[in-house]
Amino acid sequence: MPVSEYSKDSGRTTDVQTQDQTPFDDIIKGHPLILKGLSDCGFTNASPIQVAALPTIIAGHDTIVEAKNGTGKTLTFVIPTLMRLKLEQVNLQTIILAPTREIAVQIQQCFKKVGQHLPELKCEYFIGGTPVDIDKQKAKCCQIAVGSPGRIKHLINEHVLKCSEVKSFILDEVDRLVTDKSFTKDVRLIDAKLPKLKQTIVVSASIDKNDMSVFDELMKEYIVVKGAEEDMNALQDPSKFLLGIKQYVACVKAVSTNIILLPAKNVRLLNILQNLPYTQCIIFTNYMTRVEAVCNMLRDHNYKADYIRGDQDQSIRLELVDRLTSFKSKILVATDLIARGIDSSNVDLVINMDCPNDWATYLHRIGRAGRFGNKGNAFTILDDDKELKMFKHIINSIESIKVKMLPIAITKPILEYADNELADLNLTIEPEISLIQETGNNITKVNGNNVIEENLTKDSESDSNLSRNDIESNINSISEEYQPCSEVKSVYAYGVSEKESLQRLCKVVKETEKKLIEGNMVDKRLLTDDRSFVLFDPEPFLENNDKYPEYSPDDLLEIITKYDSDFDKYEADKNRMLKNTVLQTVSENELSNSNQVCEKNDFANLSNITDKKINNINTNQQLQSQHEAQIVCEDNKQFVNEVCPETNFSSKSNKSVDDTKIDTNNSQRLRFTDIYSLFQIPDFSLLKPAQHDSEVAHSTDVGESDVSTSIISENGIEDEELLEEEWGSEEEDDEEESCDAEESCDELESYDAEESCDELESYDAEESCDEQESCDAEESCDEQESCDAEESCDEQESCDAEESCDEQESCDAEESCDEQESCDEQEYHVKEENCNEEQEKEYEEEINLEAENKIFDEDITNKNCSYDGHLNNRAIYFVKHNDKSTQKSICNNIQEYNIPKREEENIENNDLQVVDYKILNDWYGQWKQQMNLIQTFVRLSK
Ligand SMILES: Nc1ncnc2c1ncn2[C@@H]1O[C@H](COP(=O)(O)OP(=O)(O)OP(=O)(O)O)[C@@H](O)[C@H]1O
Repeated sequence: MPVSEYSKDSGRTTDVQTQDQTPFDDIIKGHPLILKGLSDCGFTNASPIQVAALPTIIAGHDTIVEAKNGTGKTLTFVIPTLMRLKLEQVNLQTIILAPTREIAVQIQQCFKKVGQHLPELKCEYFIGGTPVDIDKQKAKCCQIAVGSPGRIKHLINEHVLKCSEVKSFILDEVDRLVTDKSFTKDVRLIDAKLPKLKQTIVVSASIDKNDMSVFDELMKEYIVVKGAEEDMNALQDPSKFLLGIKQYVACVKAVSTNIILLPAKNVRLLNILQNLPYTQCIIFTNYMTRVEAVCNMLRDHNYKADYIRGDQDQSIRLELVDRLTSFKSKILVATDLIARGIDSSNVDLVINMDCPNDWATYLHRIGRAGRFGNKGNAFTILDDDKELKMFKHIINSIESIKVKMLPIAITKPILEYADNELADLNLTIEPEISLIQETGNNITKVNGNNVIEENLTKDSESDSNLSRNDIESNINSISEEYQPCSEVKSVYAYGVSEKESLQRLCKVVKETEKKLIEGNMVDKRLLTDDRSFVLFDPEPFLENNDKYPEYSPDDLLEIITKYDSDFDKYEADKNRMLKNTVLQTVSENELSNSNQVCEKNDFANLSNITDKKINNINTNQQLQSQHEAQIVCEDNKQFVNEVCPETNFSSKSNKSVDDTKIDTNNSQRLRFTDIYSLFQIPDFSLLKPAQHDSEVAHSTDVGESDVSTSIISENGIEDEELLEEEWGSEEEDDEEESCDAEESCDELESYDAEESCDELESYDAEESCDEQESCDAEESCDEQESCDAEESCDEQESCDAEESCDEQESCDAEESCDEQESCDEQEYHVKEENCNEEQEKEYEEEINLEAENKIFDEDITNKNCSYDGHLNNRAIYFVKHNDKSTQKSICNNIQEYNIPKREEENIENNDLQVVDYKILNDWYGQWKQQMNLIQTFVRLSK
């Protein structure tokens, strides 16, 4: 049994030292076995918070325990729980909730250690990402259950964990549990199932005054026990920051995209690591996708580094935490997954690669160093503009602290800098931020998300039934972190990677929508039409504006918001697209023609089936160009019918299906069409499917490539209850990553991502199923009707089914056929029969462009790159960056087509991108899951 690293050391800060030493024997009477356990663990003297909290808790009071990170809060509830345990009874007596699985496991380990001399002790953890069956076995004989809210709730609902004898209910990291919406409902639900007569203990290092009302719900009368008395300031309010942690900010020059920012931050990171002695280091980033990139970068520089994030297998996650706590890994790159609770006594350096999303996250992150009075250093690497402002804003909202600025050039070991050699960070908040905070106009600054660059106010006129003033006043009334507003019309994410951007988008949209719905703020059309995302790369336009004067940011925004500003056209395009979703089963000479019309439900299963089918098709044929790319499906009819099982596809076609040839490009097209039909993205209708070969299309390096990504989508929402239930079920399984996307992800990564999709990524199908089942049990009949058990077990299926319904409602099969007949073979898009002159003109332009693009395509197809279409005459192009000469010639081509040419050096920086539609499709699949839920709610609400 490892002895506490801290047991014999007196050189610790007063955060953990009492004036007179207080041995545990003085506090704990009549429990020799527990005392023996404590002593074996090296716990002899109680820390200040233990001295303060233990008597109160042992006396049975409901208690709020608030003390700095790493000061020993865990023992404040572990010891009393063990003391009051009726060991002779095997029933459940205590439930402990924690917001992450890793914390839950750590708490359980603490119980095991301290209670090592209590042979009858049965303490188990119950967390998502592990088989429920095993949990059910464990639950049969369990006195203390520690777990994440989702799994605990599930087991209670299943009557596996029986609550009638529970005497104490403990919430660790309570602020997270009661403020993160993915937990609150579960926490309340669990609380409601527990006996009224019980002791409730809530614990955290970051309790916000605003959360106190929630505690009133959980506890009738309670005692608040706070931090170390030595550290009280005049207001008797203990500082939240550890005395042993020196805080620094290291700035890099602000640029408009993360693509450029990240390398600069990496340099800064290396610089810090080279100039500072440290034992163990945790590097935090807001972005789930970035942890691996940073880790690899460090490994490239011969640092021994691991990375941990929410989408890893749970066993791997636990193993990684174990490697950290057992000092096997020197550097761990992480998301906020381990920002809280994780205790590794040797961590003395924390580096934030981005501005944390809120003060609590910052506090907890840097609290991973300086455990139990240790000394440590915390660095936050920020751009010198937005991130720096955000950081100031964050820490100012806690208290006045001293943060030092690291010089741009570090000329000697950091610790050799005298205090006066380093400037203090000027913590004055510039008015801009508070202004934005007040108006809620800019979601970026509100949530500190630097991926989502900004929202657009200029096209905020909406076609909503609500006036803009109404909306604004509604919005201003929301005083929460995410401030949804009608101005959040367009969010474009770029830099980092497609996946990350998308995750972030998902989070922000999800959060925004939730707020909108919860606050009953908007009519549906705001949600449906006011939000747009565009797939494109804005970097050259934004970054090198002087070089590309023809693309001003305004110009760019106009591109993005075109459909927002012209609602009628948007509607028309949307309808046209929905009705005429094109499945191009092209033959060699008909690449650009829209040959067949398929209803939206035809595409419902495309993603999965097409992929499977394509794999079955001759995968050995690595075809080099679209002309060579014909793979004749042996039984095309069967294939098509398999692809579109819901409709008799062949009967809708004006040509014989037997004549249809399926090629790899077509496969791409199927996916592509699938994507835009799923997301109803008008602008995708202007994007011509990629004409690249399969190798390019399935390039695997895209995951790490930096690319700008946005999407146009539309939705409508209602039915708050069901919505929350569904989302809750997605989130519960990986609650911690909701910070990623993700909370930043946000949204989206720091909801974790971030969150956002982080939860989806780590989303456990089994858990989801269980969750849904329990949802069914809990929810009303209406909801149950809508949540068919079978559907809910397979979310994808559920989505497909829902879509099919939607489609059937909105699309008439006969109409589709008519439209198909009216198609001109030369047309790029299937046009509606009754298109007016203006549309025709536009349409001709498209055809012309198409002709140009075709030549262009042919050019680039042979050069191993892809041109993905045009948007308002602007190119969408993604080019594989494996061959410099190819890139050069592509750039020349790009110039010929009046598309801004990129600088050669930028190409080397992976500036040109590959979009892998398969990967995109997967991400969009996740997006789709959420969107479909929303659509279902809308349908239900009608
Ligand atoms: N009385 C004690 N004597 C020696 N070591 C202790 C004592 N109490 C706690 N510790 C050690 O201090 C470290 C931090 O404790 P703990 O994890 O409970 O802190 P915490 O306040 O819950 O931190 P966080 O807020 O970050 O979760 C642990 O390694 C624990 O073993």
